[in-house]
Amino acid sequence: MSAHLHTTTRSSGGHHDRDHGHSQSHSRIQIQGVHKHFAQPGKGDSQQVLSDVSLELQHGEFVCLLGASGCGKSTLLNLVAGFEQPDGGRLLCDGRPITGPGPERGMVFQQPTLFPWLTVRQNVDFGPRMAGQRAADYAARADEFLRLVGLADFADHHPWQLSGGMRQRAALARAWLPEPEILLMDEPFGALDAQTRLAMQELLTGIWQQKRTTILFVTHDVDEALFLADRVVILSSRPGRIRQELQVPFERPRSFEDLVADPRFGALKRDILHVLREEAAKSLQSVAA
Ligand SMILES: Nc1ncnc2c1ncn2[C@@H]1O[C@H](COP(=O)(O)OP(=O)(O)OP(=O)(O)O)[C@@H](O)[C@H]1O
Repeated sequence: MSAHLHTTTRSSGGHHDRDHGHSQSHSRIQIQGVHKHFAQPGKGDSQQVLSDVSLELQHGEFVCLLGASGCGKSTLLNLVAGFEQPDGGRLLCDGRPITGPGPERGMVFQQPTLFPWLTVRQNVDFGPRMAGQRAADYAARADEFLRLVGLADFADHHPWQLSGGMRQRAALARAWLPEPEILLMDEPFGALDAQTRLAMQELLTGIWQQKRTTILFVTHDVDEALFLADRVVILSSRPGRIRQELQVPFERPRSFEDLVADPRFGALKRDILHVLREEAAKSLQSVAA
C-alpha cells in the first residue's frame, strides 16, 4: 500500500465505535460486532458470512461498500434493511434496534422490480398508497421525485415502455419518495451500460446533494465508489470483516473528467484494487482448500 493516502486499516474487533469519535446520538446507522452465518443446504454445517462487523454511518453520509464476490456485502445490506437478523451483535437506526423492515430504510436492488401492470407514477407512489395515506399527502412529493429522476413526462407510461435506465430511475424515485433516513443500494447500476451508468451516478449524486439522505451503496466498481462516496469501506473475503476504510478526498460536485485527471484518483484506485485483489485471492484459496 502506498503511504500517501489517508486510510484506516482495521482488523476485526469490537472496539470500532470509538474510532470515529462520534457519540451514539450522532450516528444514523450503527452496526456493532455483527456476526451472521447461513445453514448450507444439503450439508450439516453452516457458513460464516460476516464476522464481527462494526461500522457507523453518519447523518447524510454516502458510504460505498466494496469486496470480493460472496464476502457478505448484500447480507450486510439485508441486515440493515431488516430482511435478515444477525446471529450476534446488533444494528441500530437512529439509536433504535433494527428488528425488521421499516419505511425509514429504503432499498434499491440491481433489478428495478417494478410492477409491470402499474404506471410509473403508481409504482413510484406505491408505498404511501398501500399504507393508506391520502393522495394529497404524497402527490406533490411524487411529482417532485418524478421530476428529479427525469420521468415527469413518463408518469403514465408502464415499465415495459421504458429503457433499463429509466426503470432504475423509477425504482430510485419509489425508494426515495417516503424520504427514508437511509437508502440501501445493492449494485443498483450494475446491469446498466457504461454511459447510462455514468448518467445514473450523476443523477444520484445530484439528488443526494439536495436531500442529504444517508446512503449505503454496494458496488464492484472502484471508479463508481470513488465518484459517489464520502467514504469507501472494503470487506475482507468471507467471512466478511471490515478490511479497510478510506475517506474520499474529492470536492463536490464531482465530475468524472476531473476525477480521472486528478493523480490522487489513480493512486486511490490502485490501492483499492490491490486490497481487492488480495482478498479475491484469499477467497479463491479458501474455495480450493
Ligand atoms: N439467505 C441465504 N441463505 C443461505 N446462504 C446465503 C443467503 N444469503 C446469502 N447467502 C450466502 O452468503 C454468502 C454471501 O452472500 P452475499 O450475497 O452477501 O455476498 P456479496 O458480497 O453480496 O456477493 P456478490 O458480490 O457476488 O453479490 C454467499 O456464499 C451466499 O451464498
